[in-house]
Amino acid sequence: MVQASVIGCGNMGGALVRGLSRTGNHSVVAYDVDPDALDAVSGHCSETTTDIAVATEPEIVFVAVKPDLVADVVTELDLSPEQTLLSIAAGVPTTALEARTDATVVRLMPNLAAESGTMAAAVAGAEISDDVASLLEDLGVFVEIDEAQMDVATAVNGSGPAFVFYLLNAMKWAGVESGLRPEDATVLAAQTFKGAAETVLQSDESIEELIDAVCSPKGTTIAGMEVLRDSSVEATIGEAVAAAENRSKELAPDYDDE
Ligand SMILES: NC(=O)C1=CN([C@@H]2O[C@H](COP(=O)(O)OP(=O)(O)OC[C@H]3O[C@@H](n4cnc5c(N)ncnc54)[C@H](OP(=O)(O)O)[C@@H]3O)[C@@H](O)[C@H]2O)C=CC1
Ligand SMILES: O=C(O)[C@@H]1CCC=N1
Repeated sequence: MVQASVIGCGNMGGALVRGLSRTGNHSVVAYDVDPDALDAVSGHCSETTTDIAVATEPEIVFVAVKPDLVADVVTELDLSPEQTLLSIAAGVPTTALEARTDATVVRLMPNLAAESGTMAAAVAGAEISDDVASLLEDLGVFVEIDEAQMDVATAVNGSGPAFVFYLLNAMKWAGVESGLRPEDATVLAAQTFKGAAETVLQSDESIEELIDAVCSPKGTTIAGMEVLRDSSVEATIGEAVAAAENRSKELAPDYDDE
């Protein structure tokens, strides 16, 4: 059992708390300055606390506050070199946090699916210990990348769920417009995204080959794919990823002189 804490239990920190506690494999302490945020996770962790000394006891400390607060929060934490600090703040470089703590610093870009154990995460910074790997594997899947790639990873897998929700919603409402009940359209669209994602992860075929496999000759899918290929959807998705990546880069300059 790994001892961990989460400092900042809002949308993402709360998902981490619930995801880490889900398996029962770990002891998780939740800390926040907002009592409502702590209430929301109180049934999903070993302990909630408003005492920062308690939150900094575990060997692994996740800091899940907003990027503009993370440097000040980390400065206030009394952590030792034996501890690992995982920062999930978009745009905030590892070096800025290493200058403010004695703990080993790992930069993590998780996503909201941590709550259900299906997170896609990118990590950079210090080498990943077995205990950190054990926590991340219970939350989902992680890849180790160069820190220079963190801004684009933030766009693809950190912001990515919002982009996918948007596309899924468009598919759902197209179904509703043509007569499906909203609850049925939600299930059909969501399960289709889930199944398509699982197929990509499990298949040896390329995504283009998988598209071809759905396209029966002279069938329905070809008719729809022609519309997509003639549209600017692919370029627009690229622009959305680039905008999120650029925003992540914009968050960094405050720390450039560290
Ligand atoms: N949302 C997401 O899907 C993802 C977010 N992230 C990163 O996660 C971080 C948090 O984002 P998000 O969860 O969306 O933000 P939220 O605002 O939902 O959560 C932040 C929480 O931290 C609390 N907080 C503020 N100050 C402190 C403090 N000094 N000590 C402890 N807790 C504090 C906030 O309380 P209060 O509301 O009272 O200020 C709030 O409950 C950001 O750095 C973001 O870049 C990364 C990946 C995905
Ligand atoms: O929107 C944000 O800034 C955070 C980081 C990635 C996802 N949410």
